[in-house]
Parts: sequence; structure tokens; C-alpha cells
Amino acid sequence: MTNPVVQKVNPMLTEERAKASFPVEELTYILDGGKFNTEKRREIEELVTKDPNFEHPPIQFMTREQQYSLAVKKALLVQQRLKELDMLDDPYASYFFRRIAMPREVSPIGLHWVMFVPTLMGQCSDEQRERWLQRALNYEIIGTYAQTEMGHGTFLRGIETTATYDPSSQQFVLHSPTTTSIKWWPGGLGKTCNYAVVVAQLHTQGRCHGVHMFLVQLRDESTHRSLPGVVCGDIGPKMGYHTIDNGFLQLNSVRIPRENMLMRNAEVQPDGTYIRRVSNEKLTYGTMVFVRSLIVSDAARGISEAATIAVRYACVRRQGEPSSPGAPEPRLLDYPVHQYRLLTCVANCYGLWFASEVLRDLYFTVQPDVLEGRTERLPETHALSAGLKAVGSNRGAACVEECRRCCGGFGFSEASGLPKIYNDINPACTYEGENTVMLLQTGRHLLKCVERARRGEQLAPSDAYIRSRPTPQPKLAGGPLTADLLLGWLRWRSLSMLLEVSGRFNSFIEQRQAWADAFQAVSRRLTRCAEAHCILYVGQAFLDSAKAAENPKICGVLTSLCRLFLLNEVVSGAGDVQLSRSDLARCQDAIDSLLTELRPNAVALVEAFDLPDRMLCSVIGRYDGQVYEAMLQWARQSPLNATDVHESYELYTRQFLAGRSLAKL
Ligand SMILES: CCCCCCCCCCCCCCCCCC(=O)SCCNC(=O)CCNC(=O)[C@H](O)C(C)(C)COP(=O)(O)OP(=O)(O)OC[C@H]1O[C@@H](n2cnc3c(N)ncnc32)[C@H](O)[C@@H]1OP(=O)(O)O
Ligand SMILES: Cc1cc2nc3c(=O)[nH]c(=O)nc-3n(C[C@H](O)[C@H](O)[C@H](O)COP(=O)(O)OP(=O)(O)OC[C@H]3O[C@@H](n4cnc5c(N)ncnc54)[C@H](O)[C@@H]3O)c2cc1C
Repeated sequence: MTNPVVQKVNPMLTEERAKASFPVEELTYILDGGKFNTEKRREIEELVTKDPNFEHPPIQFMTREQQYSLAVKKALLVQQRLKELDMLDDPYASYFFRRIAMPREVSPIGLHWVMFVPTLMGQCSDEQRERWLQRALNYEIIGTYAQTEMGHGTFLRGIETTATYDPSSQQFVLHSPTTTSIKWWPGGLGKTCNYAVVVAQLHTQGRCHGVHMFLVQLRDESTHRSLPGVVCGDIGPKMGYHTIDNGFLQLNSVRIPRENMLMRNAEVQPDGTYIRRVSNEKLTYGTMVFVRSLIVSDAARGISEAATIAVRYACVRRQGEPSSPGAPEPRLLDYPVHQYRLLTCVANCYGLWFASEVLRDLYFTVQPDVLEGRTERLPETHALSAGLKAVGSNRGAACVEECRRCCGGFGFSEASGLPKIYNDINPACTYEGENTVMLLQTGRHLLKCVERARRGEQLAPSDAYIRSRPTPQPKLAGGPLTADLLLGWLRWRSLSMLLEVSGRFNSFIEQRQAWADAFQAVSRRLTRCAEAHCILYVGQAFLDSAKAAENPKICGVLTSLCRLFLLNEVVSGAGDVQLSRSDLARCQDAIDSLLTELRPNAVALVEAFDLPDRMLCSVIGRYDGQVYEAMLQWARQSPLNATDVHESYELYTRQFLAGRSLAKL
């Protein structure tokens, strides 16, 4: 463990830790992708922990301006440290450095490395890459990704900002023609960035060619003042994300050179002739596919943090009727219903963790082909990244919230660290494509797969089961409820639901409804099909990873956890298809048995994520389990406690008690 061995660990936690039936350290290596990665991550965590420059009081006691300012300092300091340590080119090292230096504090320059740089990589011609990419990688310029407008986020083709080509000056004129066309939301746009990739409708030679990307300088590189025609600022406080300046941007006929259109896939020649180089115009959406795949792993990491806090707390928190006179009150973790709430979160976390790895590998396998214009596997990659982004962030937010509630009143206190995690995960349900809209993209793809399967065409690996013939529902009562059997049932469920919805869709088409209308008519059901398809993917990734574990003890515990995940899906999906009462009852019994079996490993399963206290920032989830003393210390830091009598007493309360009117004060 990276946590320093504290003098006095709560004996209740020590007792729970001793119950582990498998080598926790080995599971950590699996989660990190190898011992080498674990060691590297720990080295980085130690570097940051020892660096006094990253020490500060809890940000929850600061104003938003203070939080933003500190976040800018830390984000830039991270870059300086990474450079000194020669780690800038190592994505794994830089990711962990940022994560531990700014735990669940969104970086004001986050969009630079999550979207701006990847967009330059994916959308620039080779020549443009040479001009801008190195400057961006060196942080000589800081950029964001400005796509969403006040009026349009989801419906990308409806964006109103225009980029009109002027052949006489060989410039594009970037303009926000309406209030609704003002860019709204981009991270770091308000105060931090000096450049942006701006998404706009391209007009040349009197024709509109749809959305394209343009590199626009927003602020002077030395004074940081906004350039003529550029009006930008912060959009104000949000539900979370206090450390980042999500911004607005109004462009008043801002001129940029022709060469600032990102020209990998399409080009405007000096005379204004438009040339499209690739047939698939959705390649412009490439950065979003990349970020959606990252969001799945970020959701899993969010649950791992919340579950570590809530499981540790459940081991040290006693509350309730003692089982016999004189016995201590039960621990929260002794309650089966509490075990269910927490262990299903842990199971979701592992499932999403492994699925995100498979998705990441798929993305990096397909991406080189896509860059060369070979797009055969792009529809599958888009459908999976969109659907898993939705399922991952929905589950992420739901599980973090469940863990928060599992901590009772303390879960509502910022001291628990849980609100910070929740507020960081929750917006992922909206950004990078609102979740329902993303599920509809996956659903659209699945409908098309059914059609292609009917025509006897090949399908991509993750869609291949759609080619199989409908079979009777697999029986769950009878033999053992193995993970393979349960996964088979989920595959059957996904196919049955899809065939039913596709049949309904086809009947609308036969009644001569337009494709779009028929799609709307089945859209509600289709989102459920998309979820079922993605859950199947998660279940498959989970089971494959469990089976791949060399240590039989780890293989055993992961398979049990995977069975809990699958059973929970079967039970909660029982209404999607008709699951018999006896099958349902068997699954419920199996869940109860699994809770008893997994309970001794609850702490080990979350501690395998190896999250140091510095990362969790939680008074109730500390490694040493000394919750109550730490809670009192935390409250003492509240600025309201700086004086015994608060100034509001003199100003208002005293007047009120004396019967004086407060109206004129
Ligand atoms: C280094 C390590 C770092 C680790 C970091 C870890 C941290 C991770 C967390 C990251 C934090 C990031 C901070 C926040 C960032 C938020 C940034 C944003 O929100 S930015 C703003 C984000 N904004 C959004 O996400 C906007 C959401 N809206 C959209 O994406 C689009 O409007 C749309 C997809 C909904 C529709 O598009 P539309 O043009 O109307 O298309 P139609 O429906 O008419 O379908 C036509 C055909 O196109 C197909 N196709 C579609 N997409 C793709 C694709 N990507 N590809 C391929 N194909 C695609 C589709 O399947 C269909 O095919 P077919 O059936 O014809 O064969
Ligand atoms: C924290 C945060 C950070 C962000 N960062 C950036 C950034 O860096 N850059 C950037 O460009 N943008 C950014 N965004 C914007 C984000 O991408 C959009 O908010 C998102 O794509 C949703 O678009 P919208 O806000 O227009 O929602 P709307 O489209 O108005 O959605 C409202 C509701 O309507 C539903 N709906 C919409 N269309 C349909 C449909 N066709 N069918 C069924 N239901 C539908 C949605 O499901 C949703 O529930 C950020 C947003 C947030 C919250």
C-alpha cells in the first residue's frame, strides 16, 4: 500500500483486512496492467505527496475564485514537474501525476490535453501538425475545444457559428450571428486559454459545407488580453466543477488565415474551391469518440474511490440493535442489505474497469486505420464508445450516489470526499453527448445491424451475436448458475429485445412511415436495447478478465464478483423479457449467497485499487479508519469557526433580539 503505516489503525479495519482470501497486491497489478505500472504509479504518488508545493488546506473551505486560482497554479506546476522529470511524453505517468496532484479537481487546462491536443493530432494535415502540435505539446499555447453553443449542444449539425471564406484576403471570417450561436461551456475558455478549436459552419463560394474545425487565437500571447472581435468570459458557478472556468465566446467577424482550417479531411483552396478528402464526414467527430472512451474508465475510477470510502466506513461505523445483551452494536457491513448496496457498486466498478480497457484497446487498434481513411470498424467503435460512455457515466453517478448515501449524514458532508467525487462524475452524463442521445446512437447502429444480419452480411465482433437465430429463453433454474450461463442469458435478452424492437420498427416502415418517424416511435425501447447491448459487453469483458487471472484465488473472487454483477443485471432486467418466477427466485437466492461469500473480501476488493489517502481526501474513508477524531479536526478548519462570535451576530441577531427592524440594515 502507498499509505504510510499509521501508528494506530482502527482494529475493526485491521480485522477486516485479515479476512482477505486472495493476495491483494496481485490484484492491484492486474488492475494497473502489470507490476511495472503499479510501481511507477506509486513512485509518482510519493513524489507528489512529498512535494510541499502541492499542500494546501481543503479546497471545500475556499471561495470559487480561490479554488480556480489554486487549480491554475497546481495544473501548471504539474506541467513544470513533468517536464523536469522528463515524463511529458509518458501518458501513463502524466495521467497519474495529474490525478494525485489534483484529486477530483477538474483542471483548468484539462481540455487542452483531453481535447485540444487530440483534435490537432486527428484533424490537422501533416503540415499543420508541424506548425501547431509541438507548440501545444510544449504548452506554449493553451487551447480548448469550442463546439457547444447556447442554442445547440446535442444537435451538432444545427450549430450556427459561421466561418465564411474570403478569397480576396485568403482568410476565414468567424462570426457569431445570433445570441444562441455564442459558444457556451467549453472548459478553460473563460479565463485560461489563449487558443481554441472552434467548430463552425463552413461557407465558401456561396455554399455551406457543414461543420468544420478552425484554430482561432482568442487572446494575445503576451498580455493575455482578448483579441479584437473576441468576447469571452466565465459562465458562472455550476453544480460542481468549481475549479474550472467553463466559458462563453462571441466572435464578431474575427479573421483567421485560410491555413487555420483543420485540413486533414477537407480543404478550402486559395480560390475558395472546397475539396473533401474522405468520404465519411463523421471523421470530424473523432475527438469525441476518443474522449467518450476515456469517460468509461473515469467512471470506474470514480466508483473505486467512492466504494473504498464507503466500504471502509461500513467496517468502522457501528449502529443498531446488538445481537445479544452486552454485544457491541453491529457494523454497517454486517447488514445484508448494506452488503448488497456496496458490493453491487464494487461489482459495477470492476465490470466497467475491465470493459474500459477492452474499449481503449479497440480504439487504439482502429484509430490508425481511421487516420488513413479506412473506416470499416468506425461504426462499431462509435456505437460502443457512445453507449458505454452513457452506461458508464450513468452507473458511475448512480453508484457514487449510492456509496454516499451508504455513509448516512457524513456522506452529505464535504468531509467525506463523496460530494466532490459525485460532482465530478455527474456532468459526464451530459458532456461529450447527453446520455440518452448517446444510447440512441448505439440503438440506431443496432437497428442497422439487424438489417445487415438479415441480408447475411458480416458484423463487427461485438455485434456478431445479432446474426444468431432466435432461440428459446435459456433456463436459469436447474443446473448451476455459472457466469457463462448468466452471460448467455444476457446475450439472449439483448437479442430478443432488439429483434422485437426491430420488428416493430419494420412494421412502421411497412405502414409507409418515414425512417426518422419510425425511429422516434421505437426510440424509448431502443435506449433500453442499447443499454442491454452495452451491459453484455461489460459482462463479457468482466468474465474474460476474471478467467485470465493466473492466481486461482483471484480468479475465484473475480468470478464470484462477476456473477454478482450478472445476477443483478438478470434480476433488474427481468421485466424486459418474461423471466419465470422460479428463475427469478433462484437468482435472488444466488445473490444472497454471494453476499455472504464476498463479504470477507469487501475491504480487500476495494483496497486492491490502492488509493492513497491523498487521492481520496476523505475523513471517513481514511486508511487508518480513525473517523471521529478526524471529523472534529476537519470541522475546526471551517472559516465560520475563526471567531467565537460571528460578525452576523452583531449586525443582525443582536438587533433582532432587541426588537429592532432589520429592513434598513
Ligand atoms: C491521457 C489520458 C487522459 C485520461 C483522462 C481521463 C479523464 C476523462 C474525463 C474527461 C473530462 C473531460 C472534460 C469535459 C469534456 C466535455 C467536452 C464536451 O462536451 S465537447 C462537446 C461534445 N458534444 C457532443 O458530444 C455532441 C453530441 N452530438 C453528436 O455527437 C452528434 O450530433 C450526434 C452523433 C448525436 C448526431 O450527429 P449527426 O451528424 O446528426 O448524425 P446522425 O444522427 O444523422 O447520424 C449519421 C451517421 O453518423 C454516424 N455517426 C455519428 N457520430 C459518429 C462518430 N462520432 N463517429 C462515427 N460515426 C458517427 C451515425 O452512426 C450515423 O451512421 P449511419 O446510421 O448513417 O450509418
Ligand atoms: C461540465 C460540462 C463541461 C462541458 N465542456 C464542454 C466543452 O469543453 N466543449 C464543448 O463544446 N461543450 C462542452 N459542454 C457542453 C456539452 O457537450 C453539452 O451540454 C451536451 O452535449 C448536451 O447538449 P445540450 O446542453 O445542448 O443539451 P440538450 O441537447 O438541450 O439536451 C437537453 C435534454 O434533451 C434531450 N434531447 C436532446 N436531443 C434529443 C433527441 N434528439 N432525442 C431525445 N432526447 C433529446 C437530452 O437527452 C437532454 O436530456 C460541457 C457541458 C458540461 C455540463
